[in-house]
Amino acid sequence: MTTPLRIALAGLGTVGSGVIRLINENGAMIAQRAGRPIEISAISARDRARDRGMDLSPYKWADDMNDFAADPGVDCVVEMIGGSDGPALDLARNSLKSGKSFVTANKAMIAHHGMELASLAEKQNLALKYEAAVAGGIPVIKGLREGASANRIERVYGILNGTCNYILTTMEKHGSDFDAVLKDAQDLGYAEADPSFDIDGVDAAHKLAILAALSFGKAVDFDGVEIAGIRDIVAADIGQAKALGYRIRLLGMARIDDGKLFQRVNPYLVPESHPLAHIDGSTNAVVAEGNFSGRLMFQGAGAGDGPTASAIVADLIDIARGDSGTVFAMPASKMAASERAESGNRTGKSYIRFIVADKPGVLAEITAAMRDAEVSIESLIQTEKTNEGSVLISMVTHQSLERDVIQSLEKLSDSSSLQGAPVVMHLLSDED
Ligand SMILES: NC(=O)C1=CN([C@@H]2O[C@H](COP(=O)(O)OP(=O)(O)OC[C@H]3O[C@@H](n4cnc5c(N)ncnc54)[C@H](O)[C@@H]3O)[C@@H](O)[C@H]2O)C=CC1
Ligand SMILES: N[C@@H](CC=O)C(=O)O
Ligand code: NA
Repeated sequence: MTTPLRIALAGLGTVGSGVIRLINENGAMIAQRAGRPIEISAISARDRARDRGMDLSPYKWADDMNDFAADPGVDCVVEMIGGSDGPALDLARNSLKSGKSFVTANKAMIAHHGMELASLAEKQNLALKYEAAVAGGIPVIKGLREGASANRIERVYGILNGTCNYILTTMEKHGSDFDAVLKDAQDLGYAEADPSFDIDGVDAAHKLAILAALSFGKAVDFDGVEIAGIRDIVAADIGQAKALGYRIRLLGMARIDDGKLFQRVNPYLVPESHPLAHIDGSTNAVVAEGNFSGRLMFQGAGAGDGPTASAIVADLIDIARGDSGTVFAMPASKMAASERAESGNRTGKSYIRFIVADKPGVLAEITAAMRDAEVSIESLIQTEKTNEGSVLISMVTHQSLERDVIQSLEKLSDSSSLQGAPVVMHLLSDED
């Protein structure tokens, strides 16, 4: 009789419930593939009484999930609570210190504490796995940690947040209102408990920092990610981008620039000819460029119960098969901190959109600020009246230093003509 891998589940929301459903439905096949069964031995969540639409009576309930760490009947703890610190981090530390392997869907925790937890796991040759944390069901952690591990990765980028992609593409296709689509994304289980993490780009930044560490062998550096989200994007921006032959996508972008680490999350104008322009809904896509593999693109469902559960249970199968040890693509002790590259030194075209008071001279004021900062305008796409009687002005710059674009906007920061901060998006090119 083979010994099962005995797991304890912390968190029974979208992801936790999905894991139970998957193990119940595919358990027999998984046992064959893993060489032994995966057995749920204990569960815990905040609210025991909540109806989760499934029978939880076969599983031992723990009011305090930290009991898992000391439970001799548990081999591996699975964390599906969320939050970079607090109970999730305590559980991770306690479990690893108690010799349990650990699986998590928590990108915030890995982005902030991944190096500490990886060292803790590696010192004891325990597994710490987080496939669900990046791009949901897409096996991108496995792809980079194992499949592409012979390559020097030149850059890694992609669509890393299902909620934002769902919002942008629904607005694009149906002209829907931002807040209504966000509500749909929440109802569908895509959004984080605090959806500002999604729409302000923080969730994508968590994932990007993890991908960069895996790809470049540098310590995870979440604080080094420049972050902008999609909160200020309006339907007119999507329309203007379309008129230019682009689609707006929130991208995470990481690369090594002259030996320094560049990491950015920002809405980009993606050319319609680029595969990322055709990634719709909550789908995620990650592109990694290896020096021998060439361009690899991983695509699939980035959020939701089924895809995320699929990633968690794949990690459990690996653990049942005996995979442990290196958490990223090289031992954590060898992953040095990287210097950060300055985005101001980068060159490219930018889309800039202003909302201004409808009065004479405003356009001249904007173009003068850009001229003074040596940013030349390739096209002034359109000016149109908003419902509030203001005017929306959008333009695309010629190739410019990003520092100069920022300087031009700083020159306008005290202008009484501007209503709100301008929106800046980069046009994606091969040089990004
Ligand atoms: N929903 C999705 O599509 C994806 C979610 N994730 C990650 O998975 C994790 C869980 O996400 P969801 O299942 O969507 O969240 P959820 O909000 O649906 O479920 C969270 C669960 O954790 C429990 N919980 C929260 N705080 C707790 C505490 N202090 N003590 C005990 N239990 C607590 C709640 O009772 C609930 O059962 C998060 O880290 C999230 O970022 C990762 C990939 C995709
Ligand atoms: N909130 C996240 C869920 C998966 O990580 C997203 O929308 O992508
Ligand atoms: Na994944």
